[in-house]
Amino acid sequence: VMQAMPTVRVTGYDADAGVRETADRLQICHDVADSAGAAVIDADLVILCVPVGAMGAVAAEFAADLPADAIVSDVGSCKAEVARALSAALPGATVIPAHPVAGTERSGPEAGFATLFKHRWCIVTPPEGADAAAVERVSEFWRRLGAEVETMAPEHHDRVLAVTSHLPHLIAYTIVGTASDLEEVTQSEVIKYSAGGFRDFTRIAASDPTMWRDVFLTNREAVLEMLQRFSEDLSHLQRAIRWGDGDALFDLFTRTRAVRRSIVEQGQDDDAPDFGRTHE
Ligand SMILES: NC(=O)C1=CN([C@@H]2O[C@H](COP(=O)(O)OP(=O)(O)OC[C@H]3O[C@@H](n4cnc5c(N)ncnc54)[C@H](O)[C@@H]3O)[C@@H](O)[C@H]2O)C=CC1
Ligand SMILES: O=C(O)C(=O)Cc1ccc(O)cc1
Repeated sequence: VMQAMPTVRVTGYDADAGVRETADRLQICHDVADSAGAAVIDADLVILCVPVGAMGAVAAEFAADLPADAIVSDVGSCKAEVARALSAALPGATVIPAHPVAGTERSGPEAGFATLFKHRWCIVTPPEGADAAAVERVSEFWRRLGAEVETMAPEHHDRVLAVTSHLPHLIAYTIVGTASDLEEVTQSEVIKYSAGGFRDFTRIAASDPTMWRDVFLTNREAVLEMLQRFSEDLSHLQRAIRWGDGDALFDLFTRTRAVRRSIVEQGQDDDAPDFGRTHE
């Protein structure tokens, strides 16, 4: 933010004193406040960057100090429930939730980098009847960081991200857990022979436990719905393997290869140096 918007004064706050110290040392912000209230006292825009399960409590902590004309936004990975928690904690405030769809398996202040949001999507999910000027200010904030902005209803966001992000993380957590529980395959064999497939899953499964616990508990309904569909499809594949139905396997794998190709054509190839971008 300090690089992209040099005239903006940035104040940060984190409940963890160690994180505040690191943020100060890395000069991520101009000032590091020592309470949530002190951090928002002169703010035009407040962006909450805490696990989704903590959003409501953090908002309640600074509610009394929030300027009447400030805009409150966040970066949470799921939106409908976060929007409810923020509005409940901040009655009368202008709340415009958002989700920059960009990140890595790493967390903490040292995991950030200036180009993180460049050519990535940021999904803004304004509540019904939201102030258009406020939506535009939040959108413009993300555009200045290099993101492309899309607006979406929060419930739709949560269903889309359940299948594109949350379920893949759940699958990665499962398979890495399954492999590490095997009695006849040693831990060192799992590491030694982790060819492409498993290795990619271990990166995702190294993501922050608090963050992802909160995502699954908060986006519960959409995740359970996608998980239901996923397990039906998995059973279908299981049956194809059991009955030697090669055509069923071949047809699915042909269809999925086409999905990958269309992602790569759009410049969203994860393996390309500029991975996951909205376009080249
Ligand atoms: N890591 C990623 O790739 C992405 C994360 N997100 C979302 O961003 C949010 C933050 O995630 P990260 O920055 O990755 O996590 P992080 O772990 O780097 O930062 C979260 C911070 O919140 C602080 N915190 C927790 N409870 C607090 C409280 N009550 N008051 C003040 N501070 C508190 C923690 O001390 C921690 O420093 C989450 O909601 C996550 O879903 C969104 C897009 C990508
Ligand atoms: O590390 C990865 O591959 C990610 O998927 C990062 C990520 C995690 C959570 C989000 O809400 C958005 C992006």
